[in-house]
Amino acid sequence: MPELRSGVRRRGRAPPPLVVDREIRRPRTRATAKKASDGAGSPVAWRRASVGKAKPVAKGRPRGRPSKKTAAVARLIVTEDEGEGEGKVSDQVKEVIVVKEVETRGGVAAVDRRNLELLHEVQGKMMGDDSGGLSANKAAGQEEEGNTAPFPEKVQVGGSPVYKIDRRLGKGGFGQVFLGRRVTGGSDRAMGPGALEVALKFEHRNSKGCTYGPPYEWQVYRCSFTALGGSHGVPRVHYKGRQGDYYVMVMDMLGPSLWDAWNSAGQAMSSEMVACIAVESISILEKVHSKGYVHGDVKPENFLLGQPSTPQEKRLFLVDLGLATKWKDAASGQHVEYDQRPDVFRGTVRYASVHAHLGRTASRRDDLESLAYTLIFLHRGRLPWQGYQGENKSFLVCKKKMATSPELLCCFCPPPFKQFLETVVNLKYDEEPNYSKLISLFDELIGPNPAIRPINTDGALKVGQKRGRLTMDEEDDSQLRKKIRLGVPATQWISVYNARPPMKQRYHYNVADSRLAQHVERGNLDGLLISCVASCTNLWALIMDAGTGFTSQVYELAPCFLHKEWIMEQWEKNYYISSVAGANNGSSIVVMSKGTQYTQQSYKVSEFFPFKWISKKWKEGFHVTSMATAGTRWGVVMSRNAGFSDQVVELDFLYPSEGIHRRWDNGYRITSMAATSDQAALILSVPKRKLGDETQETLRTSTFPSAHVKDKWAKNLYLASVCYGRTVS
Ligand SMILES: Nc1ncnc2c1ncn2[C@@H]1O[C@H](COP(=O)(O)OP(=O)(O)OP(=O)(O)O)[C@@H](O)[C@H]1O
Repeated sequence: MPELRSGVRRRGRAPPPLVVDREIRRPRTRATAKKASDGAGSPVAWRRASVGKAKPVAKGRPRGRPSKKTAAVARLIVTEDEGEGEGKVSDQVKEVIVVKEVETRGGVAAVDRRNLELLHEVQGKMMGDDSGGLSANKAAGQEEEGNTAPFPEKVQVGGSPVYKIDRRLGKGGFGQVFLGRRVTGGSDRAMGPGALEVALKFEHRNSKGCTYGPPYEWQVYRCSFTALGGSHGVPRVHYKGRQGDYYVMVMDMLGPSLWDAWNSAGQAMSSEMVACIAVESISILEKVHSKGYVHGDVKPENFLLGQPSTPQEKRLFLVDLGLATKWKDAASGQHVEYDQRPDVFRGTVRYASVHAHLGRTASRRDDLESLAYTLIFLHRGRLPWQGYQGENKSFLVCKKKMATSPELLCCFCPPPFKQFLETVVNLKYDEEPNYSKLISLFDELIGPNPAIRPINTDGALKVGQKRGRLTMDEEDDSQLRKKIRLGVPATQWISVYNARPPMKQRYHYNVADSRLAQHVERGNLDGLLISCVASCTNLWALIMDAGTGFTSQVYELAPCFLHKEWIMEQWEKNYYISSVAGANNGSSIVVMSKGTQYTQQSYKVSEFFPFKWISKKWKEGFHVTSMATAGTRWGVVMSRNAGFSDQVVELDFLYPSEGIHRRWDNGYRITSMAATSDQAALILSVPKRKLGDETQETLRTSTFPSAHVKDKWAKNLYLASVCYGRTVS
């Protein structure tokens, strides 16, 4: 059974089409060098920045390996370029962790292959947000519409009565739902297997959801809901089967969706109505979650009321389990393993959780975050991220979601909305939501008499009976809990320290272009080579070590990001890129070294974090070995034979604290990082050779962490990587 999200390198799946912006691959031979430079995608798209100021400070001067004698010199040598005045502000120390033990990786997501494929199909298909919030998977259905066979006039599947197809009730990405009128057999009840009217959900056998047979949604119903005789808030499926070209599911006929009701109510619902929806929908989600599933596409269109003029008319139902995924492994009972694949998006852009935007494995918190946006939308009538269009819409919407504080988002809503939002966005990946407490937040907004509430809250009342059991301890715990997402966005230095045997290390920061060469030369004379470069406000930071293992090194400061011709020249001389940095003004430093273990190298410059390219390269045996940003652009270098057995990405609009901790627990260590003013990306890898001391620590500081570095040195922790950009304080 394939893994849904465990591990990192996805094998056995064709990568999505890649538009290569700029990719240069280290040619194996001189003959192939020409070919590579002429190859599709690289030189054509590659725009060289103005070279008017091209003034390589030092170039092509290989350095020898530092002598043992020099390396033995005390390592506390610090030079600070024009930085002394600025280093005084008290730095905020964050994220210190010492990891000594490596745990083996835990449970694996047990997900059906069709589910996996389905998720892959929908990835990256983000739809027009002003459409009312279409699911990512709707794109597929709309493309396919022209190919579908005509619908039959009558349906009889899986021993059902015969139904005559009437008007269309709705249409989604995979399916179309019709009213079916019973023409034979059955009873006269409004709902149930013999009902006169049913909803018939059709999916064409060639639709993307049916690649491996019946729709995946059937399995979710079969496994969790129908088998248990239906579930609170989820419509019953009475029959299913294939007729002609269609898979048909016979379900209880329901009424209008919350989207319809919101439109009928003048595109804004009263706080009492939304509070009733809140308590009932939280209890429905609790039920869905209790079956081990995350719904994955919570939005107004997927909540349906019962049929008008029936006893069900004020009841709420959640439909469309086509994007449901398991949060709990059925066999082991464990939470599925955490992962992040920034190129995978599922759900509906408008209501998706930030974690879903960032491609993190879905868990219970994501449904609740989508529900928070749904409730605020129903009450306010609009969400601040509506209206974005274009290819990078999901990026912009996610950025806006992160930038909109709960205060601002809920400024026109009663206080429970903000409390609900704050609670759910701060849930940890595998944390069990306190559904009773979430429901109780809305108590004050709903009328005391359940009989006259606009929405039937029976289900929530049942959950509410448990509310009395909330103890003070529980309340206190939740207040003391560390917040996952909230925090003030900040632009900071992120520095990473690794445990190493004693060695000489030196750092410089606030280095102007004109002073770079003298620092490098002095370092070289002292037996040091560059291990890391970074940039902040167009000034450079430089880390030089006696323990790089490189035998010689060249570097170039160029006015462009990155200087392809020079890199190609050095590749020809068997140098490999060992570190890169880019400045906001577009200039860059590329450091290339001999003595690395790399056998082939490739790099890409891209306007967005190039996860698709990275995952394609992973499949070819490359791993990310250095990264940089210049303004909003990313430069990623990948090498073959990098000494890693596995690699993952953590990408966030704030700082991926939770992800880093989870990866650390699973044996990954940060090996590269870079940040723009919007996003920080960290690459974490599992080394092939087990490290003697696996301690790794990170700091986030408002100024260059000069004092901290010295503290770390005293503990034999050395700067391994440093960058400046988006974090959270
Ligand atoms: N049981 C039902 N009774 C009445 N109408 C229904 C029922 N189930 C679905 N519908 C209508 O059909 C629409 C599409 O259904 P559904 O969301 O299940 O399809 P889908 O193809 O899976 O959609 P999506 O693209 O959101 O994944 C719903 O929004 C709703 O309007």
